[in-house]
Amino acid sequence: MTDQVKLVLASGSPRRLALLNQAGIEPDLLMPADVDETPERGELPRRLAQRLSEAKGRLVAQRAKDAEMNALVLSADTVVAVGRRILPKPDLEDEAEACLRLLSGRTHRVYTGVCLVDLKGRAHTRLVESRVRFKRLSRDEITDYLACGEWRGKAGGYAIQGIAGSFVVKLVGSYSNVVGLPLSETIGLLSGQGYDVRAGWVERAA
Ligand SMILES: Cc1cn([C@H]2C[C@H](O)[C@@H](COP(=O)(O)OP(=O)(O)OP(=O)(O)O)O2)c(=O)[nH]c1=O
Repeated sequence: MTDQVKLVLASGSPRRLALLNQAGIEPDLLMPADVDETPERGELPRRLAQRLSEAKGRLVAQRAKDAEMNALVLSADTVVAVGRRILPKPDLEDEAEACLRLLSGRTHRVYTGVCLVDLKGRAHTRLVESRVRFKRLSRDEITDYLACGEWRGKAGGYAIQGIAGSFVVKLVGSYSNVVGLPLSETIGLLSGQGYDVRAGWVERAA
Protein backbone atom coordinates (compact mmCIF):
# COMPACT_ATOMS: atom_id res chain seq x y z
CA MET A 1 0.00 0.00 0.00
CA THR A 2 1.55 3.32 -1.06
CA ASP A 3 1.03 6.63 0.73
CA GLN A 4 -1.66 8.32 -1.34
CA VAL A 5 -1.91 12.12 -1.39
CA LYS A 6 -5.11 13.26 0.38
CA LEU A 7 -7.90 14.60 -1.80
CA VAL A 8 -10.52 17.16 -0.78
CA LEU A 9 -13.56 17.63 -3.00
CA ALA A 10 -14.62 21.26 -2.61
CA SER A 11 -18.22 20.61 -3.55
CA GLY A 12 -21.65 19.99 -2.11
CA SER A 13 -22.88 18.53 -5.38
CA PRO A 14 -23.80 14.83 -5.07
CA ARG A 15 -23.37 14.60 -8.87
CA ARG A 16 -19.70 15.57 -8.69
CA LEU A 17 -19.01 13.00 -5.98
CA ALA A 18 -20.86 10.32 -7.97
CA LEU A 19 -18.84 11.13 -11.10
CA LEU A 20 -15.55 10.90 -9.21
CA ASN A 21 -16.64 7.61 -7.64
CA GLN A 22 -17.62 6.36 -11.09
CA ALA A 23 -14.01 6.94 -12.16
CA GLY A 24 -12.78 4.94 -9.15
CA ILE A 25 -11.78 7.95 -7.03
CA GLU A 26 -12.87 8.39 -3.41
CA PRO A 27 -12.12 11.84 -1.98
CA ASP A 28 -10.90 11.78 1.62
CA LEU A 29 -13.07 14.73 2.58
CA LEU A 30 -15.96 16.83 1.25
CA MET A 31 -15.73 20.56 1.95
CA PRO A 32 -18.38 22.56 0.04
CA ALA A 33 -17.40 26.11 -0.89
CA ASP A 34 -19.96 28.86 -0.47
CA VAL A 35 -18.93 31.49 -2.99
CA ASP A 36 -21.07 34.23 -4.52
CA GLU A 37 -21.93 32.90 -7.98
CA THR A 38 -23.29 36.16 -9.42
CA PRO A 39 -21.77 36.87 -12.85
CA GLU A 40 -19.84 40.12 -13.22
CA ARG A 41 -21.21 42.71 -15.62
CA GLY A 42 -20.74 41.48 -19.18
CA GLU A 43 -18.89 38.37 -18.01
CA LEU A 44 -18.72 35.62 -20.61
CA PRO A 45 -20.00 32.16 -19.64
CA ARG A 46 -16.66 30.39 -20.05
CA ARG A 47 -14.90 33.03 -17.96
CA LEU A 48 -17.55 32.69 -15.21
CA ALA A 49 -17.12 28.90 -15.04
CA GLN A 50 -13.36 29.29 -14.81
CA ARG A 51 -13.43 32.11 -12.27
CA LEU A 52 -15.92 30.38 -9.96
CA SER A 53 -14.19 27.01 -10.07
CA GLU A 54 -10.94 28.69 -9.07
CA ALA A 55 -12.63 30.78 -6.35
CA LYS A 56 -14.17 27.63 -4.83
CA GLY A 57 -10.84 25.79 -4.95
CA ARG A 58 -8.81 28.63 -3.43
CA LEU A 59 -11.33 29.22 -0.66
CA VAL A 60 -11.34 25.59 0.42
CA ALA A 61 -7.57 25.25 0.00
CA GLN A 62 -7.17 28.14 2.46
CA ARG A 63 -9.56 26.44 4.91
CA ALA A 64 -7.65 23.18 4.57
CA LYS A 65 -4.39 25.03 5.18
CA ASP A 66 -5.82 26.74 8.26
CA ALA A 67 -6.76 23.28 9.53
CA GLU A 68 -3.16 22.17 8.85
CA MET A 69 -4.27 19.65 6.25
CA ASN A 70 -1.92 18.69 3.47
CA ALA A 71 -4.24 17.95 0.58
CA LEU A 72 -5.05 18.47 -3.07
CA VAL A 73 -8.29 20.44 -3.44
CA LEU A 74 -10.58 19.76 -6.40
CA SER A 75 -13.44 22.09 -7.37
CA ALA A 76 -15.68 22.78 -10.36
CA ASP A 77 -18.34 25.08 -11.66
CA THR A 78 -20.84 24.40 -14.44
CA VAL A 79 -22.47 27.13 -16.52
CA VAL A 80 -25.16 26.67 -19.18
CA ALA A 81 -25.36 29.34 -21.86
CA VAL A 82 -27.16 30.25 -25.04
CA GLY A 83 -24.68 32.43 -26.87
CA ARG A 84 -23.42 34.99 -24.33
CA ARG A 85 -26.52 34.57 -22.21
CA ILE A 86 -25.89 32.77 -18.93
CA LEU A 87 -28.82 30.69 -17.70
CA PRO A 88 -29.62 30.57 -13.98
CA LYS A 89 -29.67 27.61 -11.59
CA PRO A 90 -33.39 27.92 -10.94
CA ASP A 91 -35.07 27.35 -7.62
CA LEU A 92 -38.41 28.66 -8.86
CA GLU A 93 -40.63 27.04 -11.48
CA ASP A 94 -41.00 30.26 -13.49
CA GLU A 95 -37.25 30.54 -13.93
CA ALA A 96 -36.95 26.89 -14.91
CA GLU A 97 -39.78 27.27 -17.40
CA ALA A 98 -38.05 30.23 -19.03
CA CYS A 99 -34.86 28.14 -19.34
CA LEU A 100 -36.70 25.21 -20.94
CA ARG A 101 -38.50 27.44 -23.41
CA LEU A 102 -35.20 28.96 -24.42
CA LEU A 103 -33.46 25.58 -24.74
CA SER A 104 -36.33 23.95 -26.69
CA GLY A 105 -35.31 23.12 -30.28
CA ARG A 106 -31.93 24.89 -29.85
CA THR A 107 -28.27 24.16 -29.34
CA HIS A 108 -26.70 25.47 -26.14
CA ARG A 109 -23.29 25.21 -24.54
CA VAL A 110 -22.28 23.77 -21.21
CA TYR A 111 -18.99 24.95 -19.71
CA THR A 112 -17.37 23.40 -16.70
CA GLY A 113 -14.33 24.95 -15.08
CA VAL A 114 -12.26 22.49 -13.04
CA CYS A 115 -9.60 23.57 -10.59
CA LEU A 116 -7.04 21.58 -8.65
CA VAL A 117 -5.09 23.44 -5.97
CA ASP A 118 -1.82 21.63 -5.36
CA LEU A 119 0.12 21.09 -2.14
CA LYS A 120 1.93 24.41 -2.64
CA GLY A 121 -1.30 26.37 -3.11
CA ARG A 122 -0.99 26.73 -6.89
CA ALA A 123 -4.21 26.49 -8.90
CA HIS A 124 -4.27 24.31 -12.03
CA THR A 125 -7.36 24.84 -14.17
CA ARG A 126 -9.18 23.40 -17.16
CA LEU A 127 -12.20 24.73 -19.02
CA VAL A 128 -14.31 22.18 -20.88
CA GLU A 129 -17.08 22.98 -23.34
CA SER A 130 -19.84 20.73 -24.66
CA ARG A 131 -22.60 21.49 -27.13
CA VAL A 132 -26.06 20.09 -26.49
CA ARG A 133 -29.06 20.21 -28.79
CA PHE A 134 -32.56 19.73 -27.40
CA LYS A 135 -35.53 18.57 -29.43
CA ARG A 136 -38.46 20.95 -29.59
CA LEU A 137 -40.35 20.60 -26.30
CA SER A 138 -44.13 20.70 -26.29
CA ARG A 139 -46.05 22.72 -23.72
CA ASP A 140 -47.10 19.47 -22.01
CA GLU A 141 -43.55 18.17 -21.88
CA ILE A 142 -42.40 21.38 -20.22
CA THR A 143 -45.28 21.28 -17.72
CA ASP A 144 -44.61 17.64 -16.81
CA TYR A 145 -40.87 18.19 -16.56
CA LEU A 146 -41.41 21.12 -14.24
CA ALA A 147 -43.59 18.88 -12.05
CA CYS A 148 -40.84 16.27 -11.71
CA GLY A 149 -38.56 18.78 -9.96
CA GLU A 150 -35.28 17.40 -11.33
CA TRP A 151 -34.36 20.88 -12.63
CA ARG A 152 -34.07 22.41 -9.16
CA GLY A 153 -30.61 23.85 -8.47
CA LYS A 154 -29.23 22.61 -11.80
CA ALA A 155 -27.51 24.97 -14.23
CA GLY A 156 -29.86 25.76 -17.12
CA GLY A 157 -32.84 24.19 -15.34
CA TYR A 158 -32.30 20.59 -16.41
CA ALA A 159 -30.31 17.48 -15.52
CA ILE A 160 -29.07 15.42 -18.45
CA GLN A 161 -28.59 12.41 -16.13
CA GLY A 162 -32.34 12.26 -15.51
CA ILE A 163 -35.53 12.64 -17.54
CA ALA A 164 -34.03 15.52 -19.55
CA GLY A 165 -31.62 13.03 -21.08
CA SER A 166 -34.52 12.22 -23.40
CA PHE A 167 -34.59 15.85 -24.64
CA VAL A 168 -31.08 15.59 -26.08
CA VAL A 169 -30.86 14.97 -29.82
CA LYS A 170 -27.16 15.79 -30.13
CA LEU A 171 -24.23 16.09 -27.76
CA VAL A 172 -20.80 17.19 -28.93
CA GLY A 173 -18.15 16.92 -26.24
CA SER A 174 -18.02 15.32 -22.83
CA TYR A 175 -21.14 13.91 -21.14
CA SER A 176 -19.56 14.07 -17.68
CA ASN A 177 -18.81 17.74 -18.35
CA VAL A 178 -22.54 18.39 -18.75
CA VAL A 179 -23.37 16.54 -15.51
CA GLY A 180 -20.82 18.72 -13.70
CA LEU A 181 -17.30 17.26 -13.76
CA PRO A 182 -15.43 16.41 -16.98
CA LEU A 183 -13.76 13.17 -15.97
CA SER A 184 -10.99 12.90 -18.52
CA GLU A 185 -9.67 16.39 -17.76
CA THR A 186 -10.12 15.93 -14.00
CA ILE A 187 -8.15 12.70 -14.05
CA GLY A 188 -5.48 14.48 -16.09
CA LEU A 189 -5.20 17.24 -13.48
CA LEU A 190 -5.00 14.74 -10.63
CA SER A 191 -2.38 12.53 -12.21
CA GLY A 192 -0.40 15.64 -13.13
CA GLN A 193 -0.04 16.26 -9.39
CA GLY A 194 1.06 12.73 -8.62
CA TYR A 195 -2.32 11.43 -7.44
CA ASP A 196 -2.61 7.72 -8.21
CA VAL A 197 -5.86 7.73 -10.18
CA ARG A 198 -5.75 3.97 -10.79
CA ALA A 199 -5.31 2.98 -7.14
CA GLY A 200 -8.99 2.07 -6.81
CA TRP A 201 -9.30 0.12 -10.06
CA VAL A 202 -8.14 -3.22 -8.75
CA GLU A 203 -10.44 -3.08 -5.70
CA ARG A 204 -13.42 -2.69 -8.01
CA ALA A 205 -12.78 -6.12 -9.54
CA ALA A 206 -13.12 -7.76 -6.10
C1 LIG B 1 -26.51 20.98 -17.00
C2 LIG B 1 -26.52 20.15 -15.76
C3 LIG B 1 -26.13 20.65 -14.54
N1 LIG B 1 -26.16 19.88 -13.41
C4 LIG B 1 -25.76 20.41 -12.10
C5 LIG B 1 -24.30 20.19 -11.74
C6 LIG B 1 -24.08 21.19 -10.64
O1 LIG B 1 -24.45 20.62 -9.38
C7 LIG B 1 -25.08 22.29 -10.98
C8 LIG B 1 -24.35 23.53 -11.44
O2 LIG B 1 -24.05 24.30 -10.33
P1 LIG B 1 -22.60 24.59 -9.78
O3 LIG B 1 -22.62 25.97 -9.22
O4 LIG B 1 -21.56 24.26 -10.79
O5 LIG B 1 -22.42 23.55 -8.58
P2 LIG B 1 -23.21 23.41 -7.22
O6 LIG B 1 -23.48 24.73 -6.59
O7 LIG B 1 -24.40 22.50 -7.44
O8 LIG B 1 -22.17 22.58 -6.35
P3 LIG B 1 -20.72 23.03 -5.74
O9 LIG B 1 -20.48 24.47 -6.08
O10 LIG B 1 -20.85 22.80 -4.27
O11 LIG B 1 -19.74 22.10 -6.39
O12 LIG B 1 -25.92 21.81 -12.03
C9 LIG B 1 -26.57 18.55 -13.49
O13 LIG B 1 -26.59 17.85 -12.47
N2 LIG B 1 -26.93 18.04 -14.70
C10 LIG B 1 -26.95 18.77 -15.84
O14 LIG B 1 -27.31 18.24 -16.91
